[in-house]
Parts: sequence; structure tokens; C-alpha cells
Amino acid sequence: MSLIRPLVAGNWKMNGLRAALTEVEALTAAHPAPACDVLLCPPATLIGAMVAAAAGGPVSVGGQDCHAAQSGAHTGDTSAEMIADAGGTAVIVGHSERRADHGEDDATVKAKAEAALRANLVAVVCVGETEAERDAGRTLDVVLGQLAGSMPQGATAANTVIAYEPVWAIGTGRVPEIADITEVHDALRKAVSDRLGDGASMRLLYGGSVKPSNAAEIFAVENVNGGLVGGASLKAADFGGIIAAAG
Ligand SMILES: O=C(CO)COP(=O)(O)O
Repeated sequence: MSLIRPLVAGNWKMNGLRAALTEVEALTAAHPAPACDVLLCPPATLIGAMVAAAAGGPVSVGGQDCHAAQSGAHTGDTSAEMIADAGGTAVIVGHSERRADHGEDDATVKAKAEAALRANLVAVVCVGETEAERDAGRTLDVVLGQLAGSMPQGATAANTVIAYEPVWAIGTGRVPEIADITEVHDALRKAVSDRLGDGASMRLLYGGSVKPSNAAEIFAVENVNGGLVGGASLKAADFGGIIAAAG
């Protein structure tokens, strides 16, 4: 890991009722001053309550998705402005589960990322190849293509984070070889540096079966600046172990 302050982000996906907020209190008590930024993205129903539970501590709160529009006739959707109004400071866009379950293409993800910036949220833009794409030797093509198509206009190292999440590593316990993570993150670094004036300091997260037991090795990769964590972000003990590894 480089001099960039790492970010360890948790994506609770469709998990968590109010009772789970005790995990945030436990995390804050155990890690009052971590050596990385910490973000938790609960379901939209919990954003406001999590902001309250995390008050005064190091944990920032974000959404898992937003609509591209600010408001309007979009039943069931949440705008970036609503996430900000609830106290959120970031939003994940383009997660592979959104791309797969809701047919979101790069143009949709880009519009959502631009909505995030419009609302002064940090956009966490996800990219990643499927197993078939990796087996076909297309990993870099796919990931760099998604990056080019999903990057918001106006992106800077301060307002945009890229998360590389190989689809086949999500929730499977399978993690790419360190050499493979290195190859993709080096390519992402070159791409953001070529495109943005301050791309050299943009945070590039790895996601997919990050655990306390493998986090230190992954975070030691030069162009990995933290992680996007699913299952292991649900419990303070696990997530705390990953936060400690980012120090
Ligand atoms: O999809 C992920 C985070 O967005 C990764 O999920 P897991 O950490 O459960 O593999």
C-alpha cells in the first residue's frame, strides 16, 4: 500500500435490521482512531439510524445504490440527494449485483456516479470480470472497458473511488492470486492516471472474499488502497480485523 490513506468500506447488501446497529457501536468502541478511513453501506432503511449510531466515531455511512435523478416518479428508488439528506457521505454504484440483477450498463452506472457527485457524495464505482471472462483471457479488457464507461464526469481522487471486484470472488471464499490482483490494480492505476490529473492518488479498492485472514496480504499490494467488504463487514469483530490490517 502506498501513501494514500486507505479506505475500508463495508457493503451490508440486503442484510441488517435495527438490532444490527450494535455492531457499529462495537466497531467504534474497538477502533476509535483507525489508520484508514472506514465506510459502512447498510440498506437504505438503516442509513439514518446508522449515522446516529456512528456519531462521533470514525465510521462514515453510505448507500449501496442511487437513482440518477434527483427526485421524481421512480417508485422504490432512492436519490443521491436523499442519501446525503440522511447523513450519508458516499454511495456504491455499479456493483456487479446491480449490473446483473437490474441490468445496469456502464452508461447507467456513469449517470448514477454523476448523481453522487452532484449530491456531494463520494462515488464508489465498481468494476469486475465474470469467471467466464477471466477464463477467456478478457479480464483487463472488461475491467478497463467498465472503468472507461462508468467513470463520472468531474471525477477526482477526492470524490471518486474505484472498487475492483471479480464477480467470481464475491461471496465464494475464492480470491485471485496476489499477482492477478496486482496486474488489474496496476492497469487501473495507469488508466485513472492517464485520464485524470490526480489519478495517481485515487483510491483503488479490492473486493471479493476479503477476510481478516487475507486482508493484510491483499492490502500490501502497491496499488490496492483498501477494500470493499461484503459478508465480513456484518460483524464488528471481523470488520475490525480487516480495518486493523489496513493500518
Ligand atoms: O460484493 C462484495 C462487496 O461489495 C464482496 O462481498 P464478499 O466480501 O461477501 O465476497
